[in-house]
Order: sequence, then C-alpha cells, then structure tokens
Amino acid sequence: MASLSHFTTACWKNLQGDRMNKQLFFILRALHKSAASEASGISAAGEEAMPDRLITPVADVGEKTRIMTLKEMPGPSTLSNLVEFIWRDGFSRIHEIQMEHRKKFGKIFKSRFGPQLVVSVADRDLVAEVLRAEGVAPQRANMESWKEYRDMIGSSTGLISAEGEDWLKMRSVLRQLIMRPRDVAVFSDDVNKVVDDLIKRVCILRTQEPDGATVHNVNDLFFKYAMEGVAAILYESRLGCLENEIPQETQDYITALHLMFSSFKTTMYAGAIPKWLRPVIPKPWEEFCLSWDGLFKFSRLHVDKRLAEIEAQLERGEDVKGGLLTHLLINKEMTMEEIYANLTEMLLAGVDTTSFTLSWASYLLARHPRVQQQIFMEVKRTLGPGAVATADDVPRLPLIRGLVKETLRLFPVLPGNGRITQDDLVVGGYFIPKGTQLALCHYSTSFEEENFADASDFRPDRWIRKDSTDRVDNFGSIPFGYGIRSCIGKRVAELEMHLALTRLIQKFQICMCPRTADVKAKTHGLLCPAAPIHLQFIDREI
Ligand code: HEM
Repeated sequence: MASLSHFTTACWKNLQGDRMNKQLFFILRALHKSAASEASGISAAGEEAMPDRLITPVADVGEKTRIMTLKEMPGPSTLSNLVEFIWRDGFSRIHEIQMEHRKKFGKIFKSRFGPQLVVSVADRDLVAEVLRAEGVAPQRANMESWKEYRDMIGSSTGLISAEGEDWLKMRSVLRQLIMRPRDVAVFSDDVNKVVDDLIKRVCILRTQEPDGATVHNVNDLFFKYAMEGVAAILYESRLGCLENEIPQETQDYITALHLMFSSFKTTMYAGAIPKWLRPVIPKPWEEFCLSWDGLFKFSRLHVDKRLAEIEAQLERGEDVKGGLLTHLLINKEMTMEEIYANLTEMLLAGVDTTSFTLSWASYLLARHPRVQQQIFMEVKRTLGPGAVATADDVPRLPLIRGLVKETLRLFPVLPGNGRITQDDLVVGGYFIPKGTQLALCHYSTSFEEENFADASDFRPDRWIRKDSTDRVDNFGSIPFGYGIRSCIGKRVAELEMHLALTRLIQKFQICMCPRTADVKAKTHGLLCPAAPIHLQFIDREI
C-alpha cells in the first residue's frame, strides 16, 4: 500500500499541472471551510489546515472516493461518551469500548471529550498508514502535566515526555544502546541472576501455603521481578526486591509507583483540571507530584551512587567498565538532568508493563495445559535437561517468543496509543488536519479475524514462520508500537520475559489454582488483570 507521504507528494505534483478549474476550486473551498471549522475544537493549528495540495485529489479520484471531512466522520455523541465514561466507569473498560465503537462506527471514528476531539483509528491498514507517514519526531498526546512537573522541579523531560528536538537528541543517544537484540544480549547473565531469585521466591512463597504449591497474586511476584530485572540493566545494581526484607529506599520507590498507579484516575485528572481550579480541587495534582517526587528521588539516588563509584575508580586509575548508565555518565552525551529524567521514566515504563505481561502469560499457560506442554517440550528438546537459557538461545525457542507475542496480542498492556498529527493527513478517506489527536486502537486490531484467524484463541504457534518468506502479520498486533517513537525498552522487556518464562516452564508445571476463576482484563492506564491471579507452581520431574 502506498504510504501517505507518497500520496501527498503525488498530489503536490499534480497541483503543478494545470488541471484545477474554477468550479472545483469552489467545491474545495467549501470542503476546506468545513474541515477547518470541525478542527477548531482541536487546536489552533488545525484551522490552518487543508492546504491546496490536498485539493487536487478530490477531482482526480472523482466523487466515489471523495475526501470527507471530520464533520462527516461517525462517532459516539458527547452525551453518550459522558454517560459511558463518567456514569458507567468507561475508564476501566477502554479496551471494550474500543471494540464496541469499532463494531458500531467502523474503522475510523471520532469522539469528543469536552473541547477535545479524538479520532480513533481501529484498523490494521489504517494504523499502518498513520505510523508509516510519521515524521522524524512524532508527537505523543497529553504529556503536558508530565512536562509541567519537570519544569516545576527544574528537571529535564525524559523520552516519554519529551517532544521535538529534545526528544530527538535523547532518542538518538539511547537507541544506540538498547534497541538491538545484541545490545541487550550482554545483560543475559545479570538477568539470569534475577531469574534465579525469582525461582527461589516462588519456592519460598509456595511453602507458606497449605497445598505447598500456590502463589497468591502472581503479579506481586512479577512486579518485583520486573523491577529488579530492569534496574539490574538500567542502574547496574540490585535493589533487593525479591528478598524477604526489601531495603527501605526500594520500598519507598515501590510505594511511589503504587501511588502513581492506584491514583491513576486522579492523576489523569491532574492533567485535565485547569490550573486555576487546583486550589479548589488540590488532590489530583498533589498526588501526581508526590508520586513523581518519589520516583525522581530514587533515580537520583542510584545514578549518584554509580557516579560516585566511577569517580572513585578513575581516581584510583582503574579502567571503568559497565553498562547503560556507565556509558551515559562517561560519554556525557546527555546532561545529568536528562540522565535522571530518562532513568526515572524508563524504570517507570519498564515495571508494570513487563509484570502484567508475565502475569497474563502464566495465566494463559495454566489455562491451556496442552500448549504449556508443547512449549515445555520445545524447551527441553532445544536446551537439554537443566541448561540455563541465554539470549543466544532465544532464537531457537520460537514457541517462547510466540508465547510472549500471543500474550501481548490478547492482552496488549497499552491497549491504545496516542499521537498528535504533525501534518495534514488523509486517513480512511477523511481529511485529518495537522494538530489532531489520534488514538490508535491496538486492542481492537488484535482481535480482528481478518488479521488473526480464531482471534480469541490462545495460539502461540500462530507466530511461527513456516519459512523465511513467510510473514506473520505485524501491524495487527504492535504492542511495542512501531517506528521511530516505538518502545525503546522492547528488547530489555523481551529478554526479561523470555528468560523468566523459559526457566519457569523448565522448572514448574503452572496450574490453575481452584481460587482463580476466569480473570477478565480491565484498563487502569494499562491493561491489567481485574482480579488477582493465583497459580500453582508444581515441580516438574527431572
Ligand atoms: C511488555 C513490556 C512493554 C510494553 C508492552 C511496552 C510498550 C510500549 C509502548 C506501546 C510504547 C509507546 C510507543 C509509541 O508511542 O509508539 C512504549 C514507549 C516507551 N517504553 Fe515501553 N513497553 C514495555 C517495556 C518497557 C521497558 C522494559 C522499558 C525500559 C527499559 C520501556 C521504556 C519505554 C520508553 C522510554 C518509551 C517512550 C519511547 C519514546 O517516546 O521515545 N518500555 N512502550
């Protein structure tokens, strides 16, 4: 499919010709006006929209494929949105609402939240079009409150919250360090040490239960594993999350993270409530700042600790070796404030995302014993008895990779993703002016039958390529996003998940606990289990 940039270039070329007649000009002026007036609720930028280069295609393609305006786009009314979100707690069902709206309004639809207009794109090919047309520094939506907090404390933004030149500069540094599988393969041993502790922890926890097998609320366990694992890579240090006694500073961080997560709705309002209303409704902004204070404090502590170690080593005339943080501190491609902010944001981004995925993967394995057995056989056959997998083994374990992909297809931690368009676009036949907020509906595309046969079934083997020419669909399920602004921690997360799941499957048969019935997903910022998942971990016979 031709990309939008090709499309607009072609239009521009056509415009150089002399095909535009007067009559057409008037039709287009009218079209321009209606698009601009629809856009006026979005941003001032939208009103400058509909440049002449979008004019010619209307004539060229004829009435059948006329470019439509936002006004013509279907979507729920403001009132039904209010009822859905405020009355029926839609914030915890964003994934389900995506599916409902997709069914009712089609591949592309608009929703209004007060003055904010959001265009939802709920189709694999349209999502692909939007992402392929992105420029050099795509803009994420709704990060103003994050930026405001950072300005307030005199900190920098990190990758998640930065935009434009600032983002580009930091991204170009970090992408050299952790974006390729081989960049993170060097952390295999560090991650495996954390996996050792995870296995020990499973054994300790289950001995505390009468059946000697159950681990309650596995997400608690995986949260600690994910935090320990990502910190081992980012901070090059161990935090003690999987110990019986968790160090106070680590516990403080966990409290701050939980506050951020548990007060998600309140903190979301922190961004939505205008500044002048804060004295009247102070709680959302206060909680938002309190949790960020905790997260930044922890990051500064660990970065400063590593800096002091490096300085001491240099004073002693020793060679300094290390990983990501050491590289950043020595090479000085980023300021100290940028380093603090990026490590804070990366740790935040890397914990719940990874732990929810591990929880869902274990849950799915327990619910599908035959699939679990199939994966166990692959691991046993490939690695031999008792061998510990490293990153180099993962390409030889396609079902372990399929397990992670399939889990993220069924439970994409980020069920949707946001963008502010930086150019005028035509998507799905609609003119979308620059400055429009887009919601890319990854959850609903993951369940489209035309993308994935028997889409509700859990089938890790659907991701196995039959040969090198076989392409398994990618844009239908892109849990890490796509392109230049995609998840920078993808390889880190995959390494942590592949190594943990391989070892868990080698060691234990993971079974449903009678207390865990059908666990549904709910949206709470991220897509997470709506109820605790309790599972049994039964030793496999060696
Ligand atoms: C299962 C685990 C994870 C999932 C599903 C996930 C998913 C995502 C998604 C969907 C985005 C938005 C991409 C976009 O806007 O196109 C994102 C961004 C990001 N993620 Fe992850 N993530 C995971 C783990 C991690 C980890 C472990 C880290 C850190 C080591 C991390 C750091 C980030 C950062 C810094 C960004 C912002 C990137 C930018 O704007 O340049 N993520 N992630």
